[in-house]
Amino acid sequence: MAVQIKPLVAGNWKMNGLKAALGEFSKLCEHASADLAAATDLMICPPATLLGAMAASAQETAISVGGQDCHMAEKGAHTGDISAEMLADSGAVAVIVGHSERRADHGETDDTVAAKAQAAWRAGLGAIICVGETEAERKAGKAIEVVSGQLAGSVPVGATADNTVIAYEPVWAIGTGLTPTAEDVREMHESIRKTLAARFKEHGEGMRILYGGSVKPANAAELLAVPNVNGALVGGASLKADDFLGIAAAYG
Ligand SMILES: O=C[C@H](O)COP(=O)(O)O
Repeated sequence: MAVQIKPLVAGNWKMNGLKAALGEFSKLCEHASADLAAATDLMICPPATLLGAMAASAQETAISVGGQDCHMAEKGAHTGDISAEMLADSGAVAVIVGHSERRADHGETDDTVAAKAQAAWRAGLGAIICVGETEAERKAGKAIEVVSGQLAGSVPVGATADNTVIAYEPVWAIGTGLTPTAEDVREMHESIRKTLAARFKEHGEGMRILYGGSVKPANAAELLAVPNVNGALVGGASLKADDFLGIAAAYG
């Protein structure tokens, strides 16, 4: 029998949002119905500057908040960095690690990402571990090989269905309006599931695998209906409450 997995629709605000954006977030909290929350978990990962305020305003609502990155150390001389413990202290329940923008902009390797995932667990946070191929890698027919390698290197021993979410984000689909075909998504998510199940057994069977990359209300139903797609990691469309809820409505 197939494992029942509650989906997660998570919004990554990236480096967007001043205090004025708290109004849009409150609107989201207000409109996220109990029915929707029963069908899918809902999370927003804002810039760290808004995390505490958003966590406070999300209390008693269906929305949880997460961080976008963390340092692997608990504390210390790391100017400008934020530890997983600090995110937890601000009200986060999870943190994204290994987003392709971190891998590209900050030279993060699979080892770095794995250490950050372990830091997330140490602080009691879930780790949303991102993987995904570039356009050149897909064109070279290497997408599955690349993603399998990232999974092997970025997902540490100890990953469970409760402490880890995998987000598959083809780099070429992020912020471009381009998406893979449903068949390409199906093939990749099936490969990720098999890899996770082989390594983590029942935890791999139950781990959520999100799709990310140009998810919008208009394409959410098709993408989220693909087998082994257990939710979405949404960038641009998560900045507007109506769009984010429109995507989550694929499960409502
Ligand atoms: O983390 C989210 C992704 O990078 C997707 O961004 P996007 O929905 O703007 O394409």
